[in-house]
Amino acid sequence: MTVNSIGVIGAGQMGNGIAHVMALAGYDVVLNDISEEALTRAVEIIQRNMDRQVSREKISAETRDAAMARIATTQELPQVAKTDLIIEAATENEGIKQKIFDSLLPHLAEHTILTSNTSSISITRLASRTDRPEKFMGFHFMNPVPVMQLVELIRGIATDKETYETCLGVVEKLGKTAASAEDFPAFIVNRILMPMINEAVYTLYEGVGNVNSIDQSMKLGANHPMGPLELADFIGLDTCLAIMNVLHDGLADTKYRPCPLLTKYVEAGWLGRKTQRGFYDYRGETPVPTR
Ligand SMILES: CC(=O)CC(=O)SCCNC(=O)CCNC(=O)[C@H](O)C(C)(C)COP(=O)(O)OP(=O)(O)OC[C@H]1O[C@@H](n2cnc3c(N)ncnc32)[C@H](O)[C@@H]1OP(=O)(O)O
Ligand SMILES: NC(=O)C1=CN([C@@H]2O[C@H](COP(=O)(O)OP(=O)(O)OC[C@H]3O[C@@H](n4cnc5c(N)ncnc54)[C@H](OP(=O)(O)O)[C@@H]3O)[C@@H](O)[C@H]2O)C=CC1
Repeated sequence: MTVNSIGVIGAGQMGNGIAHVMALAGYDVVLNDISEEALTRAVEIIQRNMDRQVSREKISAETRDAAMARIATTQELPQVAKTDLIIEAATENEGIKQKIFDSLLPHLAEHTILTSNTSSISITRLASRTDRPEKFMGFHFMNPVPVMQLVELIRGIATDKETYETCLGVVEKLGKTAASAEDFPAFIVNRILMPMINEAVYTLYEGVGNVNSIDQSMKLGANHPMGPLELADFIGLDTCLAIMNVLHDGLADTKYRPCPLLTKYVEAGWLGRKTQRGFYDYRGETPVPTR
């Protein structure tokens, strides 16, 4: 199937990155969010990130302008429904995602492929509640989307070959690399990454190290580009906790229990960079550890 237009639902950090790379690859993009403010902010961020790409001579000013012109925004879900491929990138909460798919269904074009950028939730379960489980799959980008090379492609039990091949073709057009993952909780990247982040929070909780020493240890001692607590703040602590809960519930193994300190940060609304406070406080000029 030929894909010309992409619908992106949720204009947070992932949604704006997905819209960015899709528009640069030549797709017409319809970006949706419930919040007008989120849409305005997303377009500003995309513009800023493309401006930086122009200033570093990664793309030309003409390419940027053409890509920006291909991005439309809307708060109306039915306007997304006629695109060829929809990528749902709203908050990591099954109830929210479920409601979005329920609202989309009556308006969908027959040929439209539905996908979710979920970090962890069962693709088979999300698909089973739609009218097209064979045209449904996981399309999982990594953060920051314009920079990270990988996209995990996850087939639900019913996903057909054409849907998979169409999504693979889109990944290739983006110049990214696809990894195929089976549909089990948190797939590949987060099955491995998130327990490490959770363990870093336990290390902090138990006083084995403080925020600085834990992050420095993993940056300088294991050559990770970001320390695990810095990375958790970057991903969003609400998202990290949601993924740990999916692993814990889905695999029924206590080794995945979320650290109580992670829960406490989320309960405080300290979600990381997006709320300006998490394991670091970002409100000043340089990030300051909160423990
Ligand atoms: C939770 C999930 O479901 C799955 C996930 O996504 S897990 C998270 C996966 N992501 C990671 O692990 C990221 C780990 N961190 C890194 O790789 C790096 O720190 C980083 C790429 C984010 C930044 O790299 P850096 O060298 O420290 O910074 P910097 O030199 O400023 O940036 C490198 C490039 O990325 C670009 N960049 C950085 N952050 C960006 C952002 N948020 N959006 C767009 N571009 C960005 C910069 O413009 C720069 O581009 P050029 O090469 O053209 O100059
Ligand atoms: N953060 C990461 O590193 C990664 C995240 N993901 C996944 O991507 C998805 C989005 O994550 P991320 O971008 O970080 O989250 P954010 O919190 O940055 O953004 C989520 C956006 O979705 C919006 N939203 C909530 N409900 C709806 C709805 N009903 N309709 C439309 N938009 C809605 C939110 O609006 P409001 O703020 O008003 O609630 C917000 O703007 C999640 O499934 C996450 O697991 C995947 C890979 C990496």
